[in-house]
Amino acid sequence: MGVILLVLTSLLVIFIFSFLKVAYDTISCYFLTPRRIKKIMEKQGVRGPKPRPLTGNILDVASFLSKSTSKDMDQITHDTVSRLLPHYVAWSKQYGKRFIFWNGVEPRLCISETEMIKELLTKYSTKSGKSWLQREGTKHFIGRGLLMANGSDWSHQRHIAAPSFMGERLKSNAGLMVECTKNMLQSLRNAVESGQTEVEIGEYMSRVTADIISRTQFGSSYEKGKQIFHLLTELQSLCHQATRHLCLPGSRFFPSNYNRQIKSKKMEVDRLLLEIIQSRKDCVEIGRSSSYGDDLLGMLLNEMERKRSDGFNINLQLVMDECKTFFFAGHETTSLLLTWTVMLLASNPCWQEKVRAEVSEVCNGETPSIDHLPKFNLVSKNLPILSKSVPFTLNHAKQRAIILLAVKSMLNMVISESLRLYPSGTLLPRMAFEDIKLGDLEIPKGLQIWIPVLAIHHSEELWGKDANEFNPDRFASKSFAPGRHFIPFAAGPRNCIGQSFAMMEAKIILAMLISQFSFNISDSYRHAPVVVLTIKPKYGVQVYLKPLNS
Ligand code: HEM
Repeated sequence: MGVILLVLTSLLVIFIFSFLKVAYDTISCYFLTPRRIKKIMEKQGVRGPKPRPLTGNILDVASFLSKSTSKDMDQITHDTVSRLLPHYVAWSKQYGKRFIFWNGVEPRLCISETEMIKELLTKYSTKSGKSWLQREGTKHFIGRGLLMANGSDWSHQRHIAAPSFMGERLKSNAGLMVECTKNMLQSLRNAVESGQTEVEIGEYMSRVTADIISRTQFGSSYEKGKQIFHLLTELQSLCHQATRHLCLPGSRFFPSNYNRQIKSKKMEVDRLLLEIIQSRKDCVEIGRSSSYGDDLLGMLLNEMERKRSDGFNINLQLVMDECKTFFFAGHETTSLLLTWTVMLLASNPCWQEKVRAEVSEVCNGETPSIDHLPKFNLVSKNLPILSKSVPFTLNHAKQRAIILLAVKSMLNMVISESLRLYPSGTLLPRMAFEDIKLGDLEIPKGLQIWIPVLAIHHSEELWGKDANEFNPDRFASKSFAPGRHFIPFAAGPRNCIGQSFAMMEAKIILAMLISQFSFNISDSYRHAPVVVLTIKPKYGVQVYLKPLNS
């Protein structure tokens, strides 16, 4: 009897202790820390809109956005900041370049001074990262994959994945990229031959980029991965909506309709990924192949079998999370870059012609192939083509000048301008994990910092009066500062790991498309960019297509 009483008393003490700890953590997370941060920032003169209890300024942001995106844009213009970041426009006017607003109980400091941004992304790359709210909001979508990893886990995961996107491994993907693009062009040709003159190009771009990432990194095809992409898109949208409820304490445990749908779709994606992983393992087990391969999936599986001395081990869940991360990050962003670029070229026929002429010059009128690829980095109108086969006879300074000018090929310039006007993400979020000093500001631990990429890319102060116009020439004539005011791939150690992969892919697809088809924007195209995590054309991009050799 005495023993039972002792056990019960101990359990009660443990329960009360745990309850008090959870209560304290909740109060600290939802009230004490945010209030402390608010005071520290107010002392430094940083202010912002008044937050409401628990929801902060979420409802204000939602109301701004629902008004600004309620209609399509009148014409194809690119001044999208007031449409996609209306709250930024209103609050930066009222409170200045730095202001603070509240995503639920999470304070967010918005900064647009480019020196500060550079400092944050480079100097403080290890002292900042992804916040609890971001990680919780995407937990069932991409889990703890590289995009959402922090600290030493991030650096291990980055180290494992990086070789797949560098040097010879990267170049070895070009053949498959050309192959997949040929299939996409054939489907376009079939569509035209069957009498269809207008296509929604986004669908084709989505499919070809999905095919490329599946084949190059997972040894699967789009057909096999189709369901995964479909489910990931649905999960992305559900998680985006569910994040809004996360500001309510304990909301993630409510058996809401959202949570139920998210869980069932996540289980389905995991099941499909397990099939791909298992089939790769089976190949080794039955002796059909001697290793897991050197693509991303192969490297992850090799890593899973290794027992590391530093205690970082990849388990099956992390392999699946990385697969989801790369399926998602490696597909949608590039697909959107291509879709927006086609929209820009279809509504600017003069630039379309210039790029077509350059492609034809570089490829000598042949269909673009892997061999032509390096030349798109190294040519510009009226400049000699620089390749390894052309011996340098100029002095070092002239060589450098020519190379600097030459990297700005028409195709590169158009892609850069497209990334400037329509970067995949409107903002880059970072959370300070320690107290840091950013410029003249003391940033307390726990403050989320918000870089409004879209607004920086459209700033007249940084880009000039024509900041909202499509003018690829700006990348030839003006010195722009990557890492400061041109940050479509972020910057610093935590920049986009797939940047070179994406640029190579975009150049191959655009060069091949433009050499085989001419395209004009369709009368049915409605210009209505919207943000669903990334900037998307709400109704797709419809173009009239004409094969060039018929
Ligand atoms: C036009 C295409 C692309 C754009 C504009 C883009 C943009 C970005 C940006 C802005 C980030 C930083 C996000 C943040 O820290 O919040 C990022 C990170 C990342 N991107 Fe990309 N991306 C593109 C293509 C790709 C491709 C093709 C892949 C993979 C094949 C990829 C994989 C990733 C991954 C895994 C990260 C996380 C890196 C880390 O945290 O260390 N991206 N990307």
